[in-house]
Amino acid sequence: MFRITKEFAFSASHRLDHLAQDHQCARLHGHNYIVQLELSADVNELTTAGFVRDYGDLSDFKKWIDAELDHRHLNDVIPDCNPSAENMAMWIYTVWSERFREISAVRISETPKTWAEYRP
Ligand SMILES: Nc1nc2c(c(=O)[nH]1)N=C([C@H](O)[C@H](O)COP(=O)(O)OP(=O)(O)OP(=O)(O)O)CN2
Ligand SMILES: [Zn+2]
Repeated sequence: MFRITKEFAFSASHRLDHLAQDHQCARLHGHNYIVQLELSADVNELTTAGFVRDYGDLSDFKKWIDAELDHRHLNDVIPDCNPSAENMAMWIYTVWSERFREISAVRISETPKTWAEYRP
């Protein structure tokens, strides 16, 4: 089994619901997010070039991040969803695994110390 990852970045604001009123994340704030897409394939599924998938094929994902998420307010962007890192990772997986069937996990970092991963 091979696993490859490519990393993307965007900046956005959010506010988390369903937290105690005095929780810092219940207030409007922002992060410099990092998104990692992980793609997997078996040995016999590699392309003739030896790729799980050409990293360059993910340029449309970068365009989507720039157009849909960068410098946006995530509570307005993701329908009916509290934009925690966990929920965002699952949402991105759901939207993009239809396009790239090799996607096996999505990881989101909100701060230099935190990572959330969705891996169905
Ligand atoms: N499991 C989760 N916990 C938290 C999330 C989340 O998405 N999933 N989100 C937040 C906040 O949005 C934000 O990420 C703050 O995180 P936190 O690490 O608590 O913030 P700090 O950088 O201020 O933490 P330090 O203690 O200063 O390192 C909160 N929790
Ligand atoms: Zn936050």
